[in-house]
Amino acid sequence: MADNIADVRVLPCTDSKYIRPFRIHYKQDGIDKTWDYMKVYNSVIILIFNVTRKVFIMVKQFRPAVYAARVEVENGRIDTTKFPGSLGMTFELCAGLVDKSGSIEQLAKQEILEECGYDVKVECLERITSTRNVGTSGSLQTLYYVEVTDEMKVAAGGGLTEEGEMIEVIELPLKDTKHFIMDESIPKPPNLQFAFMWFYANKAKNHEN
Ligand SMILES: Nc1ncnc2c1ncn2[C@@H]1O[C@H](COP(=O)(O)OP(=O)(O)O[C@H]2O[C@H](CO)[C@@H](O)[C@H](O)[C@H]2O)[C@@H](O)[C@H]1O
Repeated sequence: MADNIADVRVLPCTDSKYIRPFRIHYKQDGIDKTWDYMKVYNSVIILIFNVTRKVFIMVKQFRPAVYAARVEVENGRIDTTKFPGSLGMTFELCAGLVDKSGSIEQLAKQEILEECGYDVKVECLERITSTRNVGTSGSLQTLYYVEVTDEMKVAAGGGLTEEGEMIEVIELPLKDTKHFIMDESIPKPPNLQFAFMWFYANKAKNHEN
C-alpha cells in the first residue's frame, strides 16, 4: 500500500540530485538585496482525457513534501501513529521531470506510458501553455493536453518499479470535475485546477451532452 508509511526521519539535505539551494546577491535600483532560491528541474505535465468513457486520467501517489508540510516534525521524527501516510497522498496530473535529453513531447509520451499505461502519438499532444514557479525556484512547467481511447491502454501504468514509484492510476469522470477541483480535503497542485478550467473553456463543449 502506497500510504503505508513508517520509520520517518527528517534530516538536513546537502547533496541532492533534485534540488540545489543558492543565495543570489544583487543590486536593485542601487539597493543591495539577496534572494534565496533553488535550482530544480523543469517539468512536463499532461492533462489526459479518455474520450471513450469521458474520464480524466490522473495519478495518486504519496508525496513526502506534502506529508512533511502537513504534520509535526519533532526532533527529526514524525510519529506515524498520529500522522498516517494517507496525509501525504495527492491527486495530480501525469507529470515528469525534464531530466533527460530529447524533446519534451517525447518525454511527455514516455511519462504517459509509464505512469498511466496509454500509448499516445507525439503528434497528438496539444501544447496548452507553460508557467513558472515564481517564489523559490523559477522552474518551468509545460502543460500538454491529449485525448486517449480505451484501445490506447496497453499497460497498467503505475510508474517505474526500478525507481520505486508507487503510482495509482485514477479515473475522474468529467461530471465530477467541478466539485473535485474545489475540494480542499484532497491535496492537489494548482496546475491541475488550471488544466481543468482550460478544458472547460476550450474542449468541454465537444464532450458534454
Ligand atoms: N525531490 C526528490 N527527491 C527524491 N527523489 C525524487 C525527487 N524528485 C523526483 N525524484 C525521483 O525521480 C523519480 C521520477 O520523478 P518524475 O520525473 O516522475 O517526477 P514526478 O512526477 O515525481 O514529479 C515532478 O513533476 C511534478 C509536476 O511538475 C512536480 O510537482 C514535482 O515536484 C516533480 O518532482 C521519482 O519517482 C523519484 O524517484
